[in-house]
Amino acid sequence: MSKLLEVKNLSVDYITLNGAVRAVDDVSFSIEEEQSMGLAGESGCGKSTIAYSLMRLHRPPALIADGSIELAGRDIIKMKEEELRQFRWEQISMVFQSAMNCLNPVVKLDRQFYEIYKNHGITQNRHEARAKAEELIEIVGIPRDRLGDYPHQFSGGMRQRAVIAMALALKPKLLIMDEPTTALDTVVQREILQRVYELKKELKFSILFITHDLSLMMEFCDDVSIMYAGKIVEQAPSQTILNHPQHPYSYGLKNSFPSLHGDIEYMEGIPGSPLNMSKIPPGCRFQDRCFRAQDICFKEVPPRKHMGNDFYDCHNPMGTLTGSKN
Ligand SMILES: Nc1ncnc2c1ncn2[C@@H]1O[C@H](COP(=O)(O)OP(=O)(O)OP(=O)(O)O)[C@@H](O)[C@H]1O
Repeated sequence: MSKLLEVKNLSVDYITLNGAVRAVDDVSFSIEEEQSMGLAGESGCGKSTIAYSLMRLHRPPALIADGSIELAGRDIIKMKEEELRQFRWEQISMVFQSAMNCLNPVVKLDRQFYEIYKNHGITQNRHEARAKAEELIEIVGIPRDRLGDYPHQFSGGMRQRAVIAMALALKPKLLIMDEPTTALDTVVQREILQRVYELKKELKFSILFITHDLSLMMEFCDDVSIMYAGKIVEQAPSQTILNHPQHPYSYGLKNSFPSLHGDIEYMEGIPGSPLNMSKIPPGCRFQDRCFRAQDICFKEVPPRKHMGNDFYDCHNPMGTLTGSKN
């Protein structure tokens, strides 16, 4: 398999009245063709900022300060707006947080699909567009005969399925899902994600799945990147993060969620609150909340330790202490 997405040294600032706040700081990662990667971390760590930057949908006060984002060998940051309009949705598409509110409530679903196909030069023929849309909505679990309905006639789960079908309408190579199912109950959440992953196999696209729910992520993703305060602090296959996380933050995050088998006795949570991004201390960003912090953690930025494609940034990693709660 070859690399589909390669993000190198991406930094994104928010320009505020008090100066620039670096919300994403020198982040690098890649996603292979047909692979799914999860991006996890507490609220405010920069996950959505990365997602919007990948689509180049970030708006002021956000500013990409540095780095490159290559999808299928083309740098998204350098693209002209017109080129980008084609590229977006055809090559890379996104299901946003609370996406089900993105549907136009007063336009029937078939019309919304028709606009997508028309605007991207796929077809101007309404029958052809309808046939394509029928096939897609059926794949995500909406009966064909609901295509003529208005979105307000759908349940939350159906609206979310419709939005996912739209994101896949132009057969993109990469689907970004930013907390795609958070507003739905757990059973519907899993059902929809299972469908998306079946589709991924059928249509052969890659997924970047963003959530703060690590147990859901580990169930669905091949690899996981853990973000803390604008940085990726650990990256490894899901099973490694589940059984042997090295960064104490990954360990804490993992133990903040019930296990896949619903065993809640080891749930611990992480003390303290996320870092104020305008007050980054010297040394490790996780120092104040870390139960393994040593003197050096307050003085020196932790070096990156690589193990093949995996890495973590920590002075005093978990080593073999972690065990598995599963
Ligand atoms: N418009 C803005 N102006 C200034 N700072 C912002 C703005 N939007 C986001 N930020 C800051 O950027 C940082 C990253 O935010 P982002 O929304 O990317 O995090 P997130 O991990 O996606 O959080 P969540 O899970 O809550 O969506 C946060 O510290 C946030 O306060």
